[in-house]
Amino acid sequence: MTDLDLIDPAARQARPVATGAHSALVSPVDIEAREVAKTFGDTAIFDGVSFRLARGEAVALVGANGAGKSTLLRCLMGLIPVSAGSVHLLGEETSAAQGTALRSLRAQVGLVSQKHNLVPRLSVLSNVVHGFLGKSPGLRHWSHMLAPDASRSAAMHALEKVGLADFATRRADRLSGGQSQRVAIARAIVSRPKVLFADEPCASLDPSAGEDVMELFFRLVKDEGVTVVFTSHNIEHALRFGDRILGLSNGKLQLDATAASLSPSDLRGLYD
Ligand SMILES: Nc1ncnc2c1ncn2[C@@H]1O[C@H](COP(=O)(O)OP(=O)(O)OP(=O)(O)O)[C@@H](O)[C@H]1O
Repeated sequence: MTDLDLIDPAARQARPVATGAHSALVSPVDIEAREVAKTFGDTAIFDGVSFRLARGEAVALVGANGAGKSTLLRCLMGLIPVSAGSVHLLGEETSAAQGTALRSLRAQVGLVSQKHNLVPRLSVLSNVVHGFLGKSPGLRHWSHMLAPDASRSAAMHALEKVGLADFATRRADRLSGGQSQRVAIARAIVSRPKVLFADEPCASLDPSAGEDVMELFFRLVKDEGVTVVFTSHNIEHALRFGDRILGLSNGKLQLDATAASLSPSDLRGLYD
């Protein structure tokens, strides 16, 4: 594989490449981290982190509290700069992307966070329409009443997919935690992103609601062939929903293996 494969989207589509843990996999690379390091001030969080993620892979990022999972996720998304190395996301080097290229990149990426971050006083439908703000910032995608018909109907369709079409006109602050997280998923998928990041998507939910949210999230993304990177403290979820596991510990990527090749005790070692 050449650098061009990573940088030129047309080349990525046309040329098969293999990833680290999936050497037999023939698929474009959606995310590549090369020798990534991150420091905050004088504190090194991790360094030498390298991996490639293929289109359609679901990757669980695991590690103890403070290992740097959320920080790595933010580096991969280009929300914070890396301190050394580089990240290519959908063929663009995130630190180099600016202006239109950066907007286009953001439009192809979705995020589901621990906290759903819905706008409480707005309707569920408006909150889902906000999923278009990355693609088309401005007032038109702030309220469903101002939104173009196509965006509004896509938002309704996304709500149907998460089983909340009947809640479209309800204020977001009248929902349960599980319902709110399902709306956040609808918001993340409405613009049909190629890559989805999820930072402990069920951390704030009780075990039953958390299970429902994970099942729903992965059913939707698997149907669409979306590449997913999610963080989790739940070893069972990581192994069940991840095709591949990346483990951070002591500032290094200590584990990069297929979920099928790992047992829960392999992951528990990361928490010692
Ligand atoms: N903006 C920041 N400025 C300074 N330090 C930060 C910043 N963001 C994170 N850190 C530090 O980086 C380290 C890694 O934090 P991070 O949130 O990435 O870990 P994590 O593995 O996601 O943890 P958890 O499982 O508890 O969510 C922590 O020590 C944290 O205090």
